Amino acid sequence: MSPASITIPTIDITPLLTPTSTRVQRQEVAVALLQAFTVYGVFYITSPSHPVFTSASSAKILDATTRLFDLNPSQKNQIPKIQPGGFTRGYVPIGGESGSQTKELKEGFSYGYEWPAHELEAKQHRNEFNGLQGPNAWPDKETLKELDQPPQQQQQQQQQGGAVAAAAPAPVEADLFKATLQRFYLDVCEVAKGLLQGISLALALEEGELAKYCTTSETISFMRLFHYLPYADPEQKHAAQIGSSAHTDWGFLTLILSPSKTVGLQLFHDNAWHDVPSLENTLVVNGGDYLSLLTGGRLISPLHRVVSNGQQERYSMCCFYYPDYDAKIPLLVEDEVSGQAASGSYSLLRDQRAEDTEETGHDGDAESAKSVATKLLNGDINFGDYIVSKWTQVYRKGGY
Ligand SMILES: O=C(O)CCC(=O)C(=O)O
Ligand SMILES: [Fe+2]
Repeated sequence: MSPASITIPTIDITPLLTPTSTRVQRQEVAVALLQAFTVYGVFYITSPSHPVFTSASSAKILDATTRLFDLNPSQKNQIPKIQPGGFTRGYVPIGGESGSQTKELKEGFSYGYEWPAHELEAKQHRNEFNGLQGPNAWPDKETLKELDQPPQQQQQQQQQGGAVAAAAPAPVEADLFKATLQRFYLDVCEVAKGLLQGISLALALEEGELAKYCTTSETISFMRLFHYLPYADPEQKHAAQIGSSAHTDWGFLTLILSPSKTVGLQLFHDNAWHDVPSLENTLVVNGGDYLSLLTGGRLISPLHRVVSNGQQERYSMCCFYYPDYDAKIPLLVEDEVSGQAASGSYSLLRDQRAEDTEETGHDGDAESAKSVATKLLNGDINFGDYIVSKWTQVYRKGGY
């Protein structure tokens, strides 16, 4: 039975992405953000004039994503895989990751900022990278060439049993695949940066307050392309198999595109799971645990999961937008710590190696959650080191 429907708001954030907007216009968006963040922690955003909210952009990234996951298993296995202890770029094989003890029926590809070659070399030479910042892990050259082919030419090839089309094949644009992924990533980061301004206003802080902690976000955050598989046994419940286990996201903001239209993302609200369907030309935004913690629980970091309807595949593109690696951010609000922050019910603060998938997934040790929260807020540990340890917790060797 489907969960009862709720109304998750759609917010037009154009004033946050337009340098000529007025403070009043930005303030109006901030009011809407605050409302959505304090009721659900999830909302849709749009901005008709920004490239990321166009059908053309969605079609491009969906095409690149499906072609990547359509590669044969040996090609995918040649892509370097995500590693425990950082580094978080590369291929995520089926079963290679889980936020609980349940196997997650998804494969993924994680990538982020593509450093210009000379900068990459210099930074490697000076040992300036960390567990979140560093080179992307791409498929090998031959596979990239295959992925660079424009969709039309691919179709012709398929129709002709693999032979190159005789009549005027569309030219292959070198690095088209990488460029498509990179353009999408940078566009989404730009949107996230705009949101930071609106959230600062929503918290009655200086407009630039949150951005002060996000000076290198573009090179630390990353995009994860996901391919969710139908359940092997559609009759079984989500406790036995899942797309993504019930969890809260750990960082600042998660921005999700799911152009494949298959429902899968669900929000836990008022003691029930609710579908979060994808809407044309919008992104879904989730607040993250660290942002929620820093606001004393005022902004909700929503509990969510991805399930399968049993039959259809699903594709999504999720950007995990983070503050600086060495960020040590004090509590941003003066009011009482309440809600989630008081109960410590964040995936960020719990050990996910052993966590089971019981509905809320929040039965962990409240005392240790509190002590991690205190360390983060006191600056005893920085954001980056802690997040690297979290990625290690959800890494599953069984997927290899
Ligand atoms: O694929 C999605 O829609 C959401 C995935 C998700 O929640 C996550 O990876 O943290
Ligand atoms: Fe998530």
